[in-house]
Amino acid sequence: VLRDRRPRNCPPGPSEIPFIGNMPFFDEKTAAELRKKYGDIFMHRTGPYRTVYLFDYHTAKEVMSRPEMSDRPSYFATFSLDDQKQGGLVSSNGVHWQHDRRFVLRNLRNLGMGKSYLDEAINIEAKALVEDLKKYGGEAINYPDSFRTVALNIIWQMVASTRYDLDSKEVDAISRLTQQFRESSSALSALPTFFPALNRLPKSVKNYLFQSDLAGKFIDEMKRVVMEAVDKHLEDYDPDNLRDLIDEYIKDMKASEGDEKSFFRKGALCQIVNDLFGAGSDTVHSMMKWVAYLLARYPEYATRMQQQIDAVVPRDRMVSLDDKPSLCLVEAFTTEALRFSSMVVANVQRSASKDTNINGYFIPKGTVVTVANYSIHHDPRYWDDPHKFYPERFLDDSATKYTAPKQAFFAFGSGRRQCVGELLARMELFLFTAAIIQHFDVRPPPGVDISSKDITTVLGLRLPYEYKLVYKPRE
Ligand code: HEM
Repeated sequence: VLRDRRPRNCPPGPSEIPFIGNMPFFDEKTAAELRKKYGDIFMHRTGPYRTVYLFDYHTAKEVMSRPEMSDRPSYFATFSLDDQKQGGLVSSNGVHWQHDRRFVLRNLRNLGMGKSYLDEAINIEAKALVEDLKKYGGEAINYPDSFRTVALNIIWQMVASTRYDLDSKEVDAISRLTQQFRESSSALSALPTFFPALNRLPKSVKNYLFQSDLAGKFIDEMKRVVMEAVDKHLEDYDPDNLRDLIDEYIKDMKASEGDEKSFFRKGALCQIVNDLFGAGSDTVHSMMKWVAYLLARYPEYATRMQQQIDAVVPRDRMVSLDDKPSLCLVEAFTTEALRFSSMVVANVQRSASKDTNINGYFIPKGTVVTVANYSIHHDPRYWDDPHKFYPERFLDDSATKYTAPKQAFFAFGSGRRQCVGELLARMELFLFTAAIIQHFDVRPPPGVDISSKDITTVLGLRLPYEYKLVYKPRE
């Protein structure tokens, strides 16, 4: 009990019960209340993990750039597909993470991330999306599944040369499992991660209390999709015809065969592929829901963007990245959607790899650190009228040029762990948003007020409320 005591001079926070902590369940509402009481930095504890929350932009920016704050917490590797639990990007640390991150960044760039030739692949998906939305003939629908498939198709073509049809049964099955997993997840289902002793409970009790069977099913399905793609690539591998990121990895794996110290291993490859599949599709899919919701909620912006598009792009041609300079409002709209939604409510957690300090407070090695993205994105110290949806904040004075956020913008994180897919995500958001605006008027069904409930929070993601919307083809 003495050794478990909270070390001196840590950030303030509620008092702790030894071994248990003070917050078995933690959500954004609790974070806001604790902030009111303790200020811009506080600490809470769940089981063995103490977490420091940061609400001040300047502190957060500086902390996220530090080498000793570049690790992820150890519990992230629990579900890693790597048998050695060391490879991949999202959950790995140290030299393994550096190696795999470098590999992924180099290959995403070589495969077109940030380059105009990816325009064409994204526009094939954008056209498919337009055709899919036309099918509904102006009927009110939930956010369509095609939002997921088009996002998945971009990253999955780069990684595994696979493109799914918009009515693919396989994507539908993954979608349904993800949905079930999300809906059944609660603060309770995360408890065994923080209190591993709970894993010793009988299976039926775990399934009842923590929905462990649904999480297991979801992980098994993801594993099956990833392993199938990797095994198929290993079978068909042709060194004279490298198709995608998996082939590039196999090339390096073969070149280092016999070298026991090599980081190129099948287990690490599986985890990289799993990370890109998850982080690269679910995020863009969820942001497209926000885009549709915001277009319906603020039709005046949709109309102004349509005017911008119509002035430079004939209706029979899709918008391309070359049109970006003339479509500053579309770019400003997507950046404001990222800020306003703050879909990733709190930044993906980091962990201190050694004893350190923040603003004079002692931070012991292993402390989890997270940044309150939503709060910083809505803090009047950094943003005028922060709760207003106002894309113009990202335009210059003449309203003719996009200006990137200068501070307090963490939609893609910051520092050494910053999102590797930001450029790709921005390309997709711009082109998919433009395609919808160019071809449809998105509106709430007659008589429905979509401003009364605007969000649902699921597994740390802020998503727009599931309103049915009308995608009315433009004359
Ligand atoms: C709108 C879309 C997206 C959003 C809002 C988003 C957001 C984020 C955030 C907040 C982080 C944590 C950064 C940090 O710790 O500072 C992250 C990490 C990551 N993202 Fe994204 N992301 C998006 C799209 C993508 C795409 C398209 C890819 C695929 C290439 C991707 C791959 C990753 C990976 C692999 C990481 C882990 C990086 C690491 O730990 O080194 N993301 N993302």
